Amino acid sequence: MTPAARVQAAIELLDAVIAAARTGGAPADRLIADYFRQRRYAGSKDRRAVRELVYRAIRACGPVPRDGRAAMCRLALEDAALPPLFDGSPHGPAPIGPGEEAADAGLAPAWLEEALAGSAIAGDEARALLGRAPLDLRVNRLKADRATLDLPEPGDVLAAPDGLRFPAGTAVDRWTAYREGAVEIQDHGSQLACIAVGARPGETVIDLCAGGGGKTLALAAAMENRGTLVASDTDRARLSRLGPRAQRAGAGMIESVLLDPGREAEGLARFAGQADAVLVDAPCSGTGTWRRNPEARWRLDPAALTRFAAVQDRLLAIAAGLVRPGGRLVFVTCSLLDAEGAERIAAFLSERPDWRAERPDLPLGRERGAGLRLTPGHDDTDGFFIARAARAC
Ligand SMILES: C[S@@+](CC[C@H](N)C(=O)[O-])C[C@H]1O[C@@H](n2cnc3c(N)ncnc32)[C@H](O)[C@@H]1O
Repeated sequence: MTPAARVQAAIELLDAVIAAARTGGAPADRLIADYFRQRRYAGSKDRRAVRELVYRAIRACGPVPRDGRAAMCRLALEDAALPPLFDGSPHGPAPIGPGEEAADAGLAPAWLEEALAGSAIAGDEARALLGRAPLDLRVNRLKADRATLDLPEPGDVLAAPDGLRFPAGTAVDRWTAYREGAVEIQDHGSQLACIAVGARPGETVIDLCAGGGGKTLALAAAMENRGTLVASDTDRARLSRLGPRAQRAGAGMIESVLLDPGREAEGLARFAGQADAVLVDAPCSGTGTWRRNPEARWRLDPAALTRFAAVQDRLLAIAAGLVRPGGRLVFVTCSLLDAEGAERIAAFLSERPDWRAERPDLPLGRERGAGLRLTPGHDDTDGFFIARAARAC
């Protein structure tokens, strides 16, 4: 592909990304993979270059752009190498017209930028949300030890006891240690959220919103494969990914429970009042994960945020019913909005005098309300809110 053809391909892909953001369609990564599956003539360098252009353009635009061309024109205002590639060549984009409007720059749609500022995410903290995430690994204690594990590259040692950091794009999935389950890909913040659960061998622990089990596997390692560890979720497809991952990781203790939406407590009735710990890694807006999914900021609206908060309240109430007297609950969202963090745990505690907040003992993060917040700007992790509450004995 010529450089101009790469720009045109990126514009077409941006059109698809924008349409999907408006309609709740597939994420950008999937759209890019599908696009190239149908265009086998594109080599690996073309794919990398187009992908890079798409993501740079997404990051450059704040509000949802009118179309892919407007998004690329925005990037062209920031990168002098781009305007000459709008050259009208057979596979390239038409020249940029005089007065042609570029999409608006910015952090996010205005309402969302305001909501973040209201949650003390502005300036450098806000800009860091759109940086590039490194690649973090968690060494799986069930199979290896960080101090002695021999990897093709050394990696930087992280504050989480099993964490290692590598440059973005490191092909760890080709490493023997990865294939054999000695390491898992897991953001440092996510590893710290699991540590906040304080899961110990022999306990009964429920990962209420387990998804594909990223955090469940970390809990199994902390529990040394001993005790009861339940991974539940309402999404069959996500939960079904856990089985093979658990097998690879040697985490034989996990029991998966598919929940009926609206009847979650019934699905877990045998654990009512029994669990030592329940992790609520709740569905949320994902404002803390924009480094990986920058187009996620175009998928949100205020109504969606209100719905997330209501689901989080519901899940917290369900979790509370599972915890034994003296047990604990850990509430986690990958959001930096107080509406999905400090305000949720405050509402939970205000209605339950028999529960009290406990500050998670973590090496990173800053206090936010009754919990703790990790941010890309301060902690170089994905953004997380993490709160821990204990039930009276
Ligand atoms: C943030 S994701 C969890 C990610 C997962 N814990 C991990 O570490 O990979 C939130 C999950 O909550 C699940 N979920 C949504 N509504 C739920 C409900 N009512 N009960 C249980 N899980 C629910 C979603 O299907 C999704 O997998």
